[in-house]
Amino acid sequence: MTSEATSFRAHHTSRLRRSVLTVPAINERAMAKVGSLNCDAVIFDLEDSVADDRKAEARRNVLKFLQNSALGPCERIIRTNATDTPHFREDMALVLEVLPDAVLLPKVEEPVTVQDVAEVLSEQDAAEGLRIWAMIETPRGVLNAAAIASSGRTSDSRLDAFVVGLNDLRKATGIPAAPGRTYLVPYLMQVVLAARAYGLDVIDSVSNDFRDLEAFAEECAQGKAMGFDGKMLIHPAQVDAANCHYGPSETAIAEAHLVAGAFADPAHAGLNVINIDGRMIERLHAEQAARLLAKVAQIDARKEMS
Ligand SMILES: CC(C)(COP(=O)(O)OP(=O)(O)OC[C@H]1O[C@@H](n2cnc3c(N)ncnc32)[C@H](O)[C@@H]1OP(=O)(O)O)[C@@H](O)C(=O)NCCC(=O)NCCSC(=O)C[C@H](O)C(=O)O
Ligand SMILES: [Mg+2]
Repeated sequence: MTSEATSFRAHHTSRLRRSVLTVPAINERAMAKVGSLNCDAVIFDLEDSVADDRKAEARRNVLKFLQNSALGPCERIIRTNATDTPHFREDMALVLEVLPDAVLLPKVEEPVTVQDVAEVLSEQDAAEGLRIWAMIETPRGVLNAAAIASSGRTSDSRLDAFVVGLNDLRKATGIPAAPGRTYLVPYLMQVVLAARAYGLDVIDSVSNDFRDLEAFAEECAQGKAMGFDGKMLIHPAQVDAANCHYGPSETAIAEAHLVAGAFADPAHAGLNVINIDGRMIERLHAEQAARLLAKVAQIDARKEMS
């Protein structure tokens, strides 16, 4: 394996991104609330939740909010309008002024979109650590997900995460919203695989019905089983459930301790395969266990801070 490939894979899931809450940048009341919520990331949306004639107001709100509010360990992300819209230039000017943790590009369909934005960011020294997230939410975006993900190689590895947008994808494909997301699962899996191939995080789509927490829990469990790192959220009521479902379970934590402990045992030094209670455990499982325990440490540290 090349060192480049190793670093791409190692990069995956180094941040906690269980709960990624979006807030319309014209809703100052909701924006004022985000600091009190236990979400891992907040997206300040300048795109679809903001009417065309209120884009300037939305930008002013984000500027004021991010200049005056600390969000602790929570990642701050600005979702711009699409790069081919008349709003994008001013959206990017805002991004370069406030320097959030990441810029989220909607409706990405081609690698060049990410590369162009990466180039703009690389011209600004102050934007050195600023990451790019891409929404995959159109048929072409899904079909090109692997190519878009691989564009991270040629864009300073700024591309950090995919976020799936099922509202747009359902609109474009005609697939209706339905429990289980049966006909959307192949598309979702394609996006997860593309993200994994290039070491990106991948965030599941929003659930619109924010009052039905039972259905939401089922969708979180499904998303986690599909390999997503977290979920995009639209309402504070969804934060705790997302943190719970996308955080490691007690069973997974106990198993990780068991596996890590077994491989740390000097009796197993030099062995790549061992027997734990009648199961074959390989060293790769120890690597997975270490990653999970690192996440547990992050979650514990987060709890101590709040
Ligand atoms: C969906 C909502 C419009 C509902 O808002 P509201 O009617 O205010 O709900 P509640 O009365 O239940 O709210 C209770 C309190 O919580 C605050 N609130 C609500 N939503 C948020 C939020 N997202 N972040 C922070 N705080 C929030 C309310 O202000 C109330 O506070 P208080 O009065 O002080 O008690 C609304 O939830 C909403 O606008 N959600 C986000 C919508 C959004 O961002 N949409 C764009 C992104 S979705 C997307 O990207 C789809 C994707 O592109 C795709 O294609 O699928
Ligand atoms: Mg969308």
